[in-house]
Amino acid sequence: MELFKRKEIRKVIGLMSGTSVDGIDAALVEITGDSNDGRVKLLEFENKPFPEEIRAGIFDLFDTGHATVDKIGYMNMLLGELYAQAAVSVAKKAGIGMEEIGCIGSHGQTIYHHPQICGKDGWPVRYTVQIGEGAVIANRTGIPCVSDFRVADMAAGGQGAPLVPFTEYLLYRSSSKTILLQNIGGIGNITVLPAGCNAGEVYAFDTGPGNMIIDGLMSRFTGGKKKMDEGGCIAAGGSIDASLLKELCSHEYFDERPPKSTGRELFGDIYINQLYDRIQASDISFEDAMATVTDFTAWSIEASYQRYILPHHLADQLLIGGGGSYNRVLVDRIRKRLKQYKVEVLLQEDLGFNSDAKEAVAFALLADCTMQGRCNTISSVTGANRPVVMGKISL
Ligand SMILES: Nc1ncnc2c1ncn2[C@@H]1O[C@H](COP(=O)(O)OP(=O)(O)OP(=O)(O)O)[C@@H](O)[C@H]1O
Ligand SMILES: CC(=O)N[C@H]1[C@@H]2OC[C@@H](O2)[C@@H](O)[C@@H]1O[C@H](C)C(=O)O
Repeated sequence: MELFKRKEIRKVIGLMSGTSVDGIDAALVEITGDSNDGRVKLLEFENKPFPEEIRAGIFDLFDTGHATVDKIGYMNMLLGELYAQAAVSVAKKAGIGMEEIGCIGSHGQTIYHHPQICGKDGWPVRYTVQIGEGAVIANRTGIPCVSDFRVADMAAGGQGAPLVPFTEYLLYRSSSKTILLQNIGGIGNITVLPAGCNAGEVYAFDTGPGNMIIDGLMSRFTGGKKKMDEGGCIAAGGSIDASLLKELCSHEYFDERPPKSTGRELFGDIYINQLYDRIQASDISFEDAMATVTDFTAWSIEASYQRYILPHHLADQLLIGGGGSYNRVLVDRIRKRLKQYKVEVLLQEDLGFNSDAKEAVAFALLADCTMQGRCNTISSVTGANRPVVMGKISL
């Protein structure tokens, strides 16, 4: 099925705002030839931080007690406006007119993700909610917009996440090396590209919290003044509290086998508030707490490798992307923990890629597939019963 006639060279904009709610990433890419052969060039990238009141409004929607229908409806349209502005702005920065853009792929903002089958009222369903209205983006920019990707995979029995591995398979696979791609955003997720793999051999899953707990504790300890541990500076001044670390590592999510995905529902405010109370009650210092939760993220990556990957594949390289790659202490802890397995740890930048742009580039590529009516999922990754064409097109 071909929905739109494919031009040989297409300029596409990808938009992403992730679980850390730091802002909107916009990537303008040029795709040449078949979207399945991976010729993608990043022309421009821009990050637009969310205005503080909008960030707070999004956080409000993570709390199911506060997320009323009127607030969700309002934020859906408002985010559509902000995404449209981000698309226009990245094209302007690149010096490219909107009329040259073939389509926009917009992930939207996840406000709820429930990948497990839930049997409420006897109906076995999974559900996931991404907002940021595609119709608004298409209307303001005059460009077709593909949005709301995840539900199509869920409709086919999948987790609706992670979706980026499809594009990682296209862009990073190697005939001689087994490569692991570790994204450290709010949540951490890993993709395994075995040497010489075909698409059906790729697997991926969420490793657990990425920066979510680091950011959450920073915010609690500083009364909201600091939203992240920049460069890992606070963690660098502390020591790991072994007993707290052991408790954190006992969370049942880490015992679940892939395919699996997670989000703020497990590691969001409720979790962070309980953890903060526990830290305060046991007199663990700010610095030691930060060192411990930073190592916890590194541990979750090591445990994911040791439990679910190593039995099947010996990895040659782990490539780290996402905002967590700027936390030097975190990267250092991951390097130390993976040394025993002889896995080379590199950053996206070491290979000439942009750590921040990766997910936005992925949604440009996914949208390009949608516009051609091509399947853009790997069902072995999400656990779906078949690959599907994800995304809804607003013309
Ligand atoms: N200079 C820095 N030092 C330390 N941490 C940083 C730095 N820059 C970004 N980060 C961390 O990265 C986070 C943002 O990462 P990213 O944009 O990859 O997440 P996301 O895309 O929102 O999340 P996800 O991939 O889970 O959807 C910030 O919230 C912060 O914790
Ligand atoms: C439901 C949801 O938004 N999940 C995100 C989140 O952030 C990281 C991880 O958890 C991953 O599963 C996913 O995002 C990326 C873009 C993905 O689907 O590959």
